[in-house]
Amino acid sequence: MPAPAQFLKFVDAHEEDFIQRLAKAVEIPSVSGDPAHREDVFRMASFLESQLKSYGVETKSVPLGTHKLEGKELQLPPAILGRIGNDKGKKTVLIYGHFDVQPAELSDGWSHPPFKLTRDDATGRLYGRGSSDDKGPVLGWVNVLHAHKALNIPLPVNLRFCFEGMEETGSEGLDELIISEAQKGEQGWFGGVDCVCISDNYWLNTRTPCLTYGLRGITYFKVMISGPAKDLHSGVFGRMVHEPMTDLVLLMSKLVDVNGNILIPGVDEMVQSPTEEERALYDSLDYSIQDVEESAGGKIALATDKASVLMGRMRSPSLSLHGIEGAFYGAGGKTVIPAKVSGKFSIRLVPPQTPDNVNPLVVKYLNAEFKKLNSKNTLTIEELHGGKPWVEDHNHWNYEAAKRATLEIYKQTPDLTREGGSIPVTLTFAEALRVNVLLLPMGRGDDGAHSTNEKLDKSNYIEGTKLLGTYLYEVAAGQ
Ligand SMILES: C[C@H](N)C(=O)N[C@@H](Cc1c[nH]cn1)C(=O)O
Ligand SMILES: [Zn+2]
Ligand SMILES: [Zn+2]
Repeated sequence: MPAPAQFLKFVDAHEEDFIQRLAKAVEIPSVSGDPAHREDVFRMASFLESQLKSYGVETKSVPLGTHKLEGKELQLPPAILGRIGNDKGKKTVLIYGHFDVQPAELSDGWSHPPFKLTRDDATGRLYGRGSSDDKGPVLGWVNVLHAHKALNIPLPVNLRFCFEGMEETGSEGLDELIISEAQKGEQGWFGGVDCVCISDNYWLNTRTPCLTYGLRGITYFKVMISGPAKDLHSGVFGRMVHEPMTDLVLLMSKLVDVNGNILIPGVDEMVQSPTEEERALYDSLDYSIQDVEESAGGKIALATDKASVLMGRMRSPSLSLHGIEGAFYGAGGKTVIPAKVSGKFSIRLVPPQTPDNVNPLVVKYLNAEFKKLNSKNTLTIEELHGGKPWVEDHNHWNYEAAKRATLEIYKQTPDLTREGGSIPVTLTFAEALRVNVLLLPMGRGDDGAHSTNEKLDKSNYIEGTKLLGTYLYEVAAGQ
């Protein structure tokens, strides 16, 4: 059942309103990983809740307790639950999304202030942190509600919402809420849910919409090396003492090689090699080495054939080094020996890997390699956060509905992809509610999520809003 023409027309006619809505959201710097922005994450929760309420959604702001971040005890942002429609004759769809964002500073290399939506009318791009990940898609659902309320047409399905403000920092507290709501059955906020839809990833390229049936998990580590009681003068102490930064760089260099092979014994080995049949699946996707190099902004692909490059992201684990806290990074040439430095790295996980079976291998290896350095400094290992990988059955009516919706809006058959990123609670929804979960992305592969100059193309925002609405009509139409 295609969406009514008046809905599609309304979306086109109200693109300015929808862009203004996105502009308001981008202006709230809801960075979950920075204690200084915690109030902003709360502000963003209130903004979203009021938007939902104004279109007739019954909402509940659920406190999730406290947690420790950067040594500070902080209140976790609330989860925003919502429901609209309770017609037993209709299917019930649960929508998940997140309203927190990754950090962003103009000094990172942004061309425009990251927390101001900047339009480039020549290219149709809407720049700003969170435009694609994940404020644009979340507001896409709000736009669908707005259109139905304004047109006074009933939604084709009952909707339930679960929006969180900690996705970029490990989704703390949300698993427990989902499990406890699921246990309440019909009485809970997720009672009667038939399927889940998440719009929080990206097309593989810039031209072909996709449906996503897998996500990598993640395990995130902070390794701290300390020794001196304070920063030291390298002219005074150089070659007299063990230097924490030297130890850390040596240790981090033992984690991964230049070709992306993970050097921690047992980690890569946990994953089965692909069959020829599986390789062919990756070969059939609309992708090229040029796509990865264009979206990365450099000719740096690890392989020359597209199947290998795609498998690197979709069905292999990867280890990335993210940063060193405590190191000197300012302008000029400060001759300092930093007293305490912390290296941050994460491993993206694929089945059968989980933080539980990978973390002991990482800790054992780090300790053994540090011992080999014979340093008198001290190593401390912290596991910051983690999430399991997820793979879904894409031969399901939920995916069929999304496929028909994509054909209607984009006149294209969507690619079927596995995403290299992680959304920790996806598997929790699948296991706790025992229903099919679909990832239906709005943005393109070159949106630059987590990067500088993150953007969402206006056409993806507007056609994406139509896609989300049309998907609901196709779910209602059934198999
Ligand atoms: C795919 C999703 N939009 C996303 O960006 N997820 C993050 C989740 C995360 C985990 N640790 C920190 N953030 C990601 O994959 O990095
Ligand atoms: Zn996201
Ligand atoms: Zn993200």
